[in-house]
Amino acid sequence: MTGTVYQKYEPIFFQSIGNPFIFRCLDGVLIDGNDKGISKVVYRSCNGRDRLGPLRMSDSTWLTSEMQNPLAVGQYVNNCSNDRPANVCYQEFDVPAGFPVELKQYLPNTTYSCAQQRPLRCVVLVALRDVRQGEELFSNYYTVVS
Ligand SMILES: C[S@@+](CC[C@H](N)C(=O)[O-])C[C@H]1O[C@@H](n2cnc3c(N)ncnc32)[C@H](O)[C@@H]1O
Repeated sequence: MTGTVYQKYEPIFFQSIGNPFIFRCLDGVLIDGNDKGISKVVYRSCNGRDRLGPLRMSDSTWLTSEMQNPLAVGQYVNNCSNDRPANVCYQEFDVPAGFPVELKQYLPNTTYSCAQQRPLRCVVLVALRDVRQGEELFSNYYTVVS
């Protein structure tokens, strides 16, 4: 999932109103992948905040209408049904400390707060079968992990 990463205690109330793009991780971390409205403003702000010299620490091209970043497709995944079974599932992933800094500009996630240094939470899509070009992506929105 693309978007702004919120710790459990960080304020997301206004961003969450009528927002179907919020992904909840197992530990309660929330990722807001909405590319419109206040969610977009917050993401852009965090994306502009975090830099190392000329390098940005996250990608913001997914907020535009042109798809440029193949790592930013999670927000397009629809919910599966009996007729249209899941062809992808989610895997939560914390970006390791040694991740190359020059590659961070391609990660479509940013942290809401920069006060605490935590690994950046990402959620990657894992194909459950071969997925052809142009095929619609489906996951199970209501996966219960026990
Ligand atoms: C995370 S978005 C998925 C991407 C969305 N379809 C889009 O084009 O931006 C979630 C929203 O997509 C729609 N959606 C998801 N699964 C769907 C399905 N199986 N059939 C119809 N609409 C669906 C619902 O409106 C839902 O609130």
